[in-house]
Amino acid sequence: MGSTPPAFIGAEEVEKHLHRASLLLPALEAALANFSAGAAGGVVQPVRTVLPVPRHSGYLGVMPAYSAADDALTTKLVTFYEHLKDSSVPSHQATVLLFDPSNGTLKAVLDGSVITAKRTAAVSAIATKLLMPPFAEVLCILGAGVQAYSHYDIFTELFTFKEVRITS
Ligand SMILES: NC(=O)C1=CN([C@@H]2O[C@H](COP(=O)(O)OP(=O)(O)OC[C@H]3O[C@@H](n4cnc5c(N)ncnc54)[C@H](OP(=O)(O)O)[C@@H]3O)[C@@H](O)[C@H]2O)C=CC1
Ligand SMILES: O=C(O)C1=NCCCC1
Repeated sequence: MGSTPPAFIGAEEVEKHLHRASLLLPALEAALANFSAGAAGGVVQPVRTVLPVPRHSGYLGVMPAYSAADDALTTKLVTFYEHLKDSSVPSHQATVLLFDPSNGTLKAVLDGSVITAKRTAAVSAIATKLLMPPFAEVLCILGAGVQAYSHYDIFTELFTFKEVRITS
């Protein structure tokens, strides 16, 4: 009796499920509220462990979390490296592992790079929704990499700007 191997959910499939960046907003708003509620919110999320790899100018981050509301046990593993000009390797790469919380069995391995790009931008958008002055009409983005694209996507989906300025 072999155990079922974990599902592998690649970048394309993750992208397909999150075809509009704003689809993440309800889940993230709920997660942020649960986290902010402290023990009552049922989120256990220790500070990210970051392991430096100085020989190669990189880092490995380990980001475990459990949400009682979702009964979800997961960890993200993310590497971030000094970006070499013209390198085809992204500076940030991530994988998400999803476990069965009742017995610890690994259920799924998900591409985490699309999730990282979209989640980070969506959280910025949530903060912006709450803090942006009503007269703001220019979106400024520092950098023109992965996060610049994902921030551009969700900000232009949710808000109206007269102009977008990008500097890199
Ligand atoms: N809080 C979070 O959850 C997350 C945070 N991040 C952070 O967001 C930032 C961007 O990440 P990401 O988009 O994936 O990285 P990328 O490597 O894809 O892009 C970085 C961009 O910034 C540009 N850049 C570098 N230095 C400067 C500078 N001094 N002034 C203006 N632009 C500059 C680079 O230009 P060039 O290529 O020419 O050097 C490149 O266009 C990083 O700091 C990353 O660590 C990322 C993921 C998650
Ligand atoms: O949360 C993440 O993912 C990252 N945060 C900052 C640095 C790189 C990745």
